[in-house]
Parts: sequence; structure tokens; C-alpha cells
Amino acid sequence: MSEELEPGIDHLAARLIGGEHSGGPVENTVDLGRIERAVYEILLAIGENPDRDGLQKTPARVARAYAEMFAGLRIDAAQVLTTTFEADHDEFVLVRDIEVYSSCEHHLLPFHGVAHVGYIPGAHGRITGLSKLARLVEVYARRPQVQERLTSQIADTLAEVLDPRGVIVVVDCEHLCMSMRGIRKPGSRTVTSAVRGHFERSAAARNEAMSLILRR
Ligand SMILES: Nc1nc2c(ncn2[C@@H]2O[C@H](COP(=O)(O)OP(=O)(O)OP(=O)(O)O)[C@@H](O)[C@H]2O)c(=O)[nH]1
Ligand SMILES: [Zn+2]
Repeated sequence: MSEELEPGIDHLAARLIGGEHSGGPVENTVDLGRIERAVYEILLAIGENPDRDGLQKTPARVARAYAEMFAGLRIDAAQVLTTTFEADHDEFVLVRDIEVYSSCEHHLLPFHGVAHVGYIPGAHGRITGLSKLARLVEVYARRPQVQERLTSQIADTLAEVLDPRGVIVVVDCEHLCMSMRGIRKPGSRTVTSAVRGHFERSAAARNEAMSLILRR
């Protein structure tokens, strides 16, 4: 079993989130060996034989998958937004339907769906690259999460770093912990929203943004 994170994994995580260029260096490492030992124990505990042919590499595979799924824990989200541009544009900017794969922190099962991220640039007219909004979603999604916190973390980081007039974030996901186990309601969606600045104060601005978010 490997004890240290393979160099390739950190690079993979870095590329996924933005890497040295926009996500900052990945400073800490995941203890792959520890995950492997734990997964080996889980396989024993469910009554499987972890040493049978098909399962021999499973603990190592799961460890690498976890390193990727939780790579966001080791990345400073604010670093993702360091590329900003001056622009005359002071109207609403929205990136819709950003695919989200996250893990619920209660069951470590996936929840997946879409995020819609919009903001109105601030008085200084600074905007960020559109892809950076999706990278911001990635950084927070690749952590053990609850959907409410994911939504507000995206909104708060945008509000802090860009100092925009307003921010609106809507996340719409299906939680596999509600679909494949427990209450077993496949297809149910959870929708969470977070508004900051102008969108908190103005119902008209909120409604206009929501109509663009919901437009099909
Ligand atoms: N608010 C919120 N709840 C979540 C999220 N993801 C999972 N949950 C819920 O977390 C709760 C955990 O409840 P518990 O009673 O401690 O755990 P449980 O016995 O496995 O619950 P059931 O899922 O109802 O079987 C469940 O109601 C989940 O649906 C999330 O992102 N936000
Ligand atoms: Zn869950």
C-alpha cells in the first residue's frame, strides 16, 4: 500500500481545480495508505473477501478516487478568482448549468446536479473569467458538504473577492443518500439559493435573475 500521495494525483487535483496557475499550489497531501487500510476494513466488515481477485486493487482505487473527490479541501478558493479584468460592464453576469458533483458529509454519498452563479460587478467594474466561476464551484464541491453550505460558500467567496454589487447562487441537486438508500426517493431535487448585496435588498433584481436562471 502506498503511504504518500502519488505525485500524479496532486497534479490531477491541481489541474481539475485550476492548478498552480489559478488554484495555488496544492500544499498538503492525502494519506492514501490510511484510506486504503480503512477501505480494506470496510470490505471485511461487510462480509467480503478483500483479497479476492476483483477486490485486491479496490482499496487503492478508492483512495485515489477520494483524493480526487476531496481535492477541494486543499485549495484556497479565493485563489481561483485572482484573474480579474477591468470592464465597462456593470450589469448582471450569469453562468448557468455548471455541473456539480459533490459528496454529502453525512453519508459520503454523491449529490449531483447544477449550479447557477451570477453577479453584478462592483463600482470598479472588475469582472472575473467565466471559467473561474465554475472553478470556484469545483473547489467547494470537492469537499464533504451539505448543499446549503456549498451554496453559501460560493456566494460568500464571490462577494469577498470581487466586491461586486450583488451575487446570486442557485444549486439544484439530487442526493443519492435519498435515492439509493434511506427514504429511497429517486428523482427528488433539492434547490438552495444564496443572495448577497443588491439581490438581498431588491426583490425585483432577485426575480429578474431567477427568471434568467430558470429560463429553458
Ligand atoms: N440539510 C441537508 N441535509 C442533508 C444533505 N445531505 C444529506 N442530508 C440529510 O442529512 C440527514 C442525516 O440524517 P440522520 O437521521 O442523521 O441520518 P440517517 O438515519 O442516515 O437519515 P435518513 O437519510 O433519513 O435515513 C438526512 O435527512 C439526509 O437527507 C444536505 O446537503 N443538506
Ligand atoms: Zn447523505
